[in-house]
Amino acid sequence: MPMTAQPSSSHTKAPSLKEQIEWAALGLQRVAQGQSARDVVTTWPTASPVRPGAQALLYTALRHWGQTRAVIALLAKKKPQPPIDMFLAVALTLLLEPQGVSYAPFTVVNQTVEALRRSKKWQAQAGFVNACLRRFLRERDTLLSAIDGDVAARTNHPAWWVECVRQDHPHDWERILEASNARAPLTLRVNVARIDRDAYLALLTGAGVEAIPVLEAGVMLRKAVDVRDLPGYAQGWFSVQDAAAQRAAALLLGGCGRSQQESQPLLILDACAAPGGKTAHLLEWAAAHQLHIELIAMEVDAQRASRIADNMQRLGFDGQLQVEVADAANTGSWQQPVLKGRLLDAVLLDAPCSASGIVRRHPDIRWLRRPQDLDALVSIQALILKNLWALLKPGGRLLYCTCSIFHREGQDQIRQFLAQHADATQVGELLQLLPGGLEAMPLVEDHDGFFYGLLQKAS
Ligand SMILES: C[S@@+](CC[C@H](N)C(=O)[O-])C[C@H]1O[C@@H](n2cnc3c(N)ncnc32)[C@H](O)[C@@H]1O
Repeated sequence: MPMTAQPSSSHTKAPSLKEQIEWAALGLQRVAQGQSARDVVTTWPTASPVRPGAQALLYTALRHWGQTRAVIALLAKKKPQPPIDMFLAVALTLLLEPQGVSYAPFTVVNQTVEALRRSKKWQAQAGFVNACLRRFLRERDTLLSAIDGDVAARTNHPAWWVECVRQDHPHDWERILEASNARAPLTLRVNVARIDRDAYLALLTGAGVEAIPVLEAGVMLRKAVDVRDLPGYAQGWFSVQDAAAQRAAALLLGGCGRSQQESQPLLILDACAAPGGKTAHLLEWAAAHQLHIELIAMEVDAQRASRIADNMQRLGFDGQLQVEVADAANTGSWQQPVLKGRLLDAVLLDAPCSASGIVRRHPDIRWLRRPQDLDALVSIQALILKNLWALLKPGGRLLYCTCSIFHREGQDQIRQFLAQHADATQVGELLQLLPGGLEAMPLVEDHDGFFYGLLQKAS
């Protein structure tokens, strides 16, 4: 990856807008080079006062990147060199964003120009950027109507992505894209092995945090806060988890207890487990429902697998599961050492996917993915599903899920699997949840896009 300029900061006084613009523009450049926004932000100094504002600005710029790119193409005869194009994109975001912190347009222009003048490398371009932004302010309506026919500009998603959403959701595609550009609520899952959900809600109310109960163990906050400031963070009383993802534990374990013999725990594999959100939920759900389980959490990426252990420690589940770094698709390499001749009672397969259901939380995903990534993901999902199926006991259950709204990764995947496996039956309906709770009967008032398909093996 090419070296990219790092933002500069004095750190001694309140952050100025020009610093935030500079950080966000250089961050956007790194996303353009293929890095995730989260990774970019992780490299910024945690203690810097510039960081929160710059992060919000980077994420907002990603939500406007279709529109700002199209406007830049109209404003500049020749494509501006990076990172000048990114400074323009960030400044235009500030001029376009209706709900953001509002700065007077002249402040945005001046601060962008000032940000460029801070560096010898960019100062020669300050006049050009100034002229572009001032022209945008003069001709805003004309420029915006000139790009209205450009689908990527209008929806702020790449054209191929829009086409996938339109094909799969012909009636809702525009609302889905709009919801994918909105901000997501902060939802927690209370660790009911530690504290009752209603008792936790009362604690939140006492702390002045407005929240509503969702599903069996969730609470949705009315306003985003720093979760480290909430009651019980260090004690592991909750995890951050969207409501859509909070369906997994009950769907998989809800039907598993009936055949359980007292002495024998159910052997359960969480096959793609890091960072362990659903792993912990399986343990919490089992504890709350007196279900005796033996849980194996598997993850192919060793670094991500270490986060499972960290999370389990915070939540108080240390020593209550086995973490394995292994490739769930390559069952031959771990079946004997991990399962020791046993078959599984249940499998949670939270498969690697496009993440098309959670782009409102990760606005960079749509720009980072390529259409060919989808083909590769669909193939690996099918392979993991097929190979894990062979390790399931007769009568055992497998819950397949993805945080995707693309049918190829959801309903098509399950239908194809059922067509190829005579010993598999579908349990209940396939559940396609849409971002913003746009499905006909929403799970809760707001949640991410998600897919669930529950399968049972013939006895
Ligand atoms: C959707 S995330 C899982 C999220 C997790 N279940 C949770 O709720 O916190 C998918 C995970 O699968 C892992 N993964 C991808 N391919 C895998 C494979 N072949 N075997 C095991 N893990 C895999 C990824 O590294 C990623 O951590």
